[in-house]
Amino acid sequence: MLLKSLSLTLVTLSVIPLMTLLTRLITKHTGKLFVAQQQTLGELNGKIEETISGQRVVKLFCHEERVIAEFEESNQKLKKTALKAQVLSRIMGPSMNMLNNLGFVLVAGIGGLLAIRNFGSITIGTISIFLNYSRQFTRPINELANQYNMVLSAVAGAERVFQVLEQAPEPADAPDAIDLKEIGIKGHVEFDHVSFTYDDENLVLKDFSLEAKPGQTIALVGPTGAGKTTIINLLTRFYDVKEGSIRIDGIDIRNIKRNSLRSSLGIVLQDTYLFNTSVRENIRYGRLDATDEEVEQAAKTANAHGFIIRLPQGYDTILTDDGGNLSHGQRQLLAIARAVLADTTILILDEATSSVDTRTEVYIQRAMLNLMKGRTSFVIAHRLSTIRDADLIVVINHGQLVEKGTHEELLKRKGFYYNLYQSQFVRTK
Ligand SMILES: Nc1ncnc2c1ncn2[C@@H]1O[C@H](COP(=O)(O)OP(=O)(O)OP(=O)(O)O)[C@@H](O)[C@H]1O
Repeated sequence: MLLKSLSLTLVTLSVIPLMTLLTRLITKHTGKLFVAQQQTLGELNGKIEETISGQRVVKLFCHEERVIAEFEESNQKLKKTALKAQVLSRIMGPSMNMLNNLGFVLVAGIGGLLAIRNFGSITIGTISIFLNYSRQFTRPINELANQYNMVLSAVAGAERVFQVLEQAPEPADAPDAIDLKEIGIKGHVEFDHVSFTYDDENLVLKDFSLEAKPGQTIALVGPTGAGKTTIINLLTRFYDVKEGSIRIDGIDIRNIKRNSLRSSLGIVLQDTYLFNTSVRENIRYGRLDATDEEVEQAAKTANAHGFIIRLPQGYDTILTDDGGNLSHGQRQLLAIARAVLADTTILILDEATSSVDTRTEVYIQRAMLNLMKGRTSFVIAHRLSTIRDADLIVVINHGQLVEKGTHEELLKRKGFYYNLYQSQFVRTK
């Protein structure tokens, strides 16, 4: 090129800085817009998911119109951002073509002038060669610029995926962590001067100590936000203590394999998750290798057998929509049956008798008593009657243990528990 004509070489190359500048200018904006588009799309999807799962609440509070308006708003926001991103990114192709054509015009125009003025030094053939060079040269740049836009759009999507993937997983177990299944446990649980904070600022548990001897039932009582669920979260190691330690049979739970710790804990939560499969398989979830007889035995122990055999297909009845075809009490009985089948040494019963009628509560209480026999149990119950017979009642307020003792001892003391008990706003979870 240079040997043929220095001036035409410079003219051919002159559009490249312009192309680079234009690419940078456009992609600077499209990059941001693609990220914003992904964020808005995420927000919209989150809203849809939330509205569908909470549709009953929406209907009960007659908030349909507000929800539709919010959806419309998010949708418009996405449309606006997406439109901006797409329009700007689509400008790239035509703008590059325009610069290409400008390059041709410059080569042809300046080449023509040079040919007329210095007749003989530049021929029509040379101009035609440079036009060809110009096309060959700018086409790949043009392509690259367009591809760069697509890459930016893909990167914006990938960034969102990596945000999820990069969330720290639970730390791995120490290589010498103990497997409780191998050694077997008695169920002696100790909280030793435990302190904990979720946000490194506010202490949710302060110097909390508690001992549960094997087979004992410990009731956790206290007003809302006192820290009862946090105690369970620490025992299950969804979080680790900040200070102090929790020990099972003398072993710090941080030195126990997480899976073996969790499979030693039977948990009955207020909100039981039921799978879209048969009643039998839902109970079997407590221990996957249990036989049909063992499943039925567990259901009998949990007082669930009676209602199960009255279902259209008995144990083979398929549960719909997270157990939507069962009552709240029936769902809890299935959760208890699961825990019976899991046959763990330590039990955690969280608000297991709330939101059911008194008759069902009696059923559930009997089932719970059957389940708790011989196991170390932590009960966070909604009604004091559930925990009256507990070996130890632990009263927590603002993350601190304020009182402990049996029901009678605590009533005699006429302290915090007594007041809770007297109050009609008693809240034992
Ligand atoms: N994931 C969390 N992140 C930050 N703070 C939390 C979290 N979970 C609970 N908290 C705070 O910790 C405190 C104790 O909450 P916790 O759920 O243990 O109380 P609780 O006694 O179980 O209450 P309730 O009876 O209402 O369930 C509360 O102030 C709560 O706001």
